[in-house]
Amino acid sequence: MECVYLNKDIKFTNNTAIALGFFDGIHLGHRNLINTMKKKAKELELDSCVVTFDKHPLSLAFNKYAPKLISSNEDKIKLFNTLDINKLVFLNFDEEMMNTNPEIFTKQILVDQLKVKSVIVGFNYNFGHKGIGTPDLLTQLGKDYNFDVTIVNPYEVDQEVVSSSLIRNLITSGKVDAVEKYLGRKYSITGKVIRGKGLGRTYNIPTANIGVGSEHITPEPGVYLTSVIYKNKVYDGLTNVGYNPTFKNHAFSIETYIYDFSKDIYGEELEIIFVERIRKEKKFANVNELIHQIEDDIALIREKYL
Ligand SMILES: Cc1cc2nc3c(=O)[nH]c(=O)nc-3n(C[C@H](O)[C@H](O)[C@H](O)COP(=O)(O)O)c2cc1C
Ligand SMILES: Nc1ncnc2c1ncn2[C@@H]1O[C@H](COP(=O)(O)OP(=O)(O)OP(=O)(O)O)[C@@H](O)[C@H]1O
Repeated sequence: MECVYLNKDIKFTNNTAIALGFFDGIHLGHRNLINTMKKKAKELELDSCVVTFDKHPLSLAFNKYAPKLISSNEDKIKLFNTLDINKLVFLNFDEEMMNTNPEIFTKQILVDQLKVKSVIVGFNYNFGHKGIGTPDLLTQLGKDYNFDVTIVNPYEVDQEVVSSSLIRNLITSGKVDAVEKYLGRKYSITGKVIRGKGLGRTYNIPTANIGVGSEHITPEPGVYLTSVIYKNKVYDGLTNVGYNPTFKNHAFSIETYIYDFSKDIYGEELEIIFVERIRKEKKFANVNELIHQIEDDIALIREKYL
């Protein structure tokens, strides 16, 4: 797969079939749409292509309404790489893009630069200035500019339309065990191990804290059963997400006790896969009570699951 950050000088040589959207998470609805696009590409002998933005459109004009994201651009590149498509195109979402009307977007970017012959979008796709472009308008523009348009019906699981927002709501309400049936995999966060306060080590419960960008979604504070991927090996983990309320003014952290593991991994990359929430985060009267609770959590999980 070729990854293209589009600028005005780039013009494709091959004709393309294009799936359009933001694709946060690359959930089962997205995968279904991308399969439709790949079939079209094959049938019409076109390059298969996903076109998305480098940042969420709301982050430019209405940052406070912009959602925290399930996948970073890096995650997206990794995931699309497994889907056997020819090209992933990131459009730079800037002021100019935000103010481009749907017809100009279609003509200048899709037709002239990306040489589109087939566009595939979902039933609820919006595009162009203030999102005024609809699938019906795209169909009309397709007649004017000679490309076909496929509008994909809502993809549902258990009578629920799969969407990035639905999955984000499950994550932020701690229901991580319900994510997989919509996302097609468990929810995970990848980050580098950073230094915490080092308190865990002093009472013999070492934990790996991972650093996560502020634009990334995180689960509701609590203690989670997790799987930890370190250097392609899977370990069991118990992860605390939150503000460690037993301590005053503790910063938000994601820290994991890794079972049967004792390496120094500061600076190294971990993927934390969230399996299920075990309990909410609690404020304890003193550190001793906290330590007892964490020791009980660790023992209970070993007994019940490992
Ligand atoms: C399994 C587990 C459960 C935890 N539960 C809580 C909790 O309920 N309340 C709390 O204040 N801190 C909780 N913590 C966080 C501890 O306060 C934290 O490990 C300790 O402050 C060390 O922090 P540090 O990484 O900044 O050194 C938990 C940690 C782990 C590993
Ligand atoms: N369940 C679905 N069924 C069919 N098409 C979908 C589905 N979910 C998304 N799409 C389509 O996939 C493309 C990318 O989706 P996009 O990320 O923009 O929407 P989304 O998953 O509904 O996210 P959000 O919940 O943030 O609106 C769009 O063309 C969209 O219409």
